[in-house]
Amino acid sequence: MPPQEPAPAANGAAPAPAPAAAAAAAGGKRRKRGRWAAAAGVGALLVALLAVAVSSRSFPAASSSSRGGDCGCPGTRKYTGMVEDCCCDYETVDAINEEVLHPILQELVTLPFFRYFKVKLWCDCPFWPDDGMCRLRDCSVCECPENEFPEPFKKPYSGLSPDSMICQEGKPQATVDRTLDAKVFKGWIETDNPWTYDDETDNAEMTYVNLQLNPERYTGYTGDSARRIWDSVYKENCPKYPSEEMCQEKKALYKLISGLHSSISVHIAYDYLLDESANLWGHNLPLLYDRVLKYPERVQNLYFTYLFVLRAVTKAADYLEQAEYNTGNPEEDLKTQSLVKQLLYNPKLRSACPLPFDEAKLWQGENGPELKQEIQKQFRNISAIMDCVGCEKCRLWGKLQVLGLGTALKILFSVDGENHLNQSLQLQRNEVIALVNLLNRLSESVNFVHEKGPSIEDVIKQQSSSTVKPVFPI
Ligand SMILES: Cc1cc2nc3c(=O)[nH]c(=O)nc-3n(C[C@H](O)[C@H](O)[C@H](O)COP(=O)(O)OP(=O)(O)OC[C@H]3O[C@@H](n4cnc5c(N)ncnc54)[C@H](O)[C@@H]3O)c2cc1C
Repeated sequence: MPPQEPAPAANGAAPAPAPAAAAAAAGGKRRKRGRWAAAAGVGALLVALLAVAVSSRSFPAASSSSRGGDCGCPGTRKYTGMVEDCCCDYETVDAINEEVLHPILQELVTLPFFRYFKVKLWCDCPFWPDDGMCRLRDCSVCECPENEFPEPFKKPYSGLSPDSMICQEGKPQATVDRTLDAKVFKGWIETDNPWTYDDETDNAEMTYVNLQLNPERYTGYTGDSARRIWDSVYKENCPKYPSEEMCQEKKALYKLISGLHSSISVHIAYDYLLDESANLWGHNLPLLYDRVLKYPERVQNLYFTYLFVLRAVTKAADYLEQAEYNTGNPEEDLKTQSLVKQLLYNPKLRSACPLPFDEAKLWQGENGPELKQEIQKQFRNISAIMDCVGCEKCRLWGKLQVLGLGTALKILFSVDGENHLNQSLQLQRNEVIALVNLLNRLSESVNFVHEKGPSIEDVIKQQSSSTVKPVFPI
């Protein structure tokens, strides 16, 4: 079902501040194979200096007293209590994210297994002509040369290694019973995800991208093209704004999309081109406020999405623990395995937030199965719309994160409950890469919102009590 033409947005956020100068037009060249340096060393240093200067000039560091309000009294957090429809509160999410998940994820995504993503970047939009509106070279994706990505990634997984037969010395009775292992260890097979549109089978159009070289950040993709994508995505999940009568399941899908949208906006604000002529990158706090913080619902949906994806990861713990993280770099692969275990079985996480989201509450009504089919179809359409994103780098991250969400939905809703999970769950390598990278992106967003939110709100409060319009120092 193709999405319809977009309607005007009902609650438009303020547009982003215009960059200082016109950019070299590199947008709209979807098939271009450019390789761009992420940021020059000097530029990065300036960005860091500016970021520190900006935050110390007008935004006090997020300390317990600044979070407590003007008088320094504790306990005036804006977001408190249970995250709606989840089983974990804001305070706990912030604490476990900061102490446990964020550090583990940050390291995990730099390792070879998680840094290469297989993607078809130049797919044609099935709904309307490509109208790439990207103005910056940062819109282009830097792809990996053939010899860079891990050798084992080039071959499909083909069962247990020949070594395991040699070691049995031909005696079948000496064979360790691998029934459980064989069931749990699915390897990295080609398997369909009913929640996503892409044909996941390997083919010549797929290319590997080093995600570390292609950070999600400001690209200059904006205007009608970007607006049309978001409007179409929300329209798939009609009506755009959830109402009281909307069933829980549709509300959950809306919140997942809105939470992802918030996270993308947070990343744009986190890594923004402040001065194009000087190639100066840094935080754009007014943008963070205008697009996300000003709308509490968007912050709530970000936390919801984070907990939803976290639940999927922990639910698939047994599977993920035993999966193969082989990239041909023994040292780094061992580290990957160890970090995955730390992520899945962290005692602090398990005791503070044992069930981040309770998926068993969904699809309980008498028309549950039909509803699931309907929502699955809607999500597949959303996944297809990602091929229409007119900026290569945005498309890369859009596709990765929608696949990550589709993988979370598959883990939570495409198997028959907890007990049978290991028997029927099959994930592709790319799905696992997408899932973990999505969780990392959400974790970064939660971290940044938690860190900057209270001080930005303080500035807004102080400035709005005077007659002067709030002024941000960027
Ligand atoms: C898949 C995808 C990936 C993108 N990735 C990047 C990127 O990496 N870098 C980059 O610079 N740009 C990216 N963009 C563009 C970016 O998201 C914005 O569309 C663009 O910056 C213009 O912003 P805007 O202020 O017009 O509002 P938009 O973010 O385009 O929002 C459009 C409308 O949606 C509603 N809305 C906004 N946020 C939410 C929310 N959280 N929940 C519910 N409703 C909401 C509001 O009504 C708003 O007016 C991407 C766009 C898409 C579709």
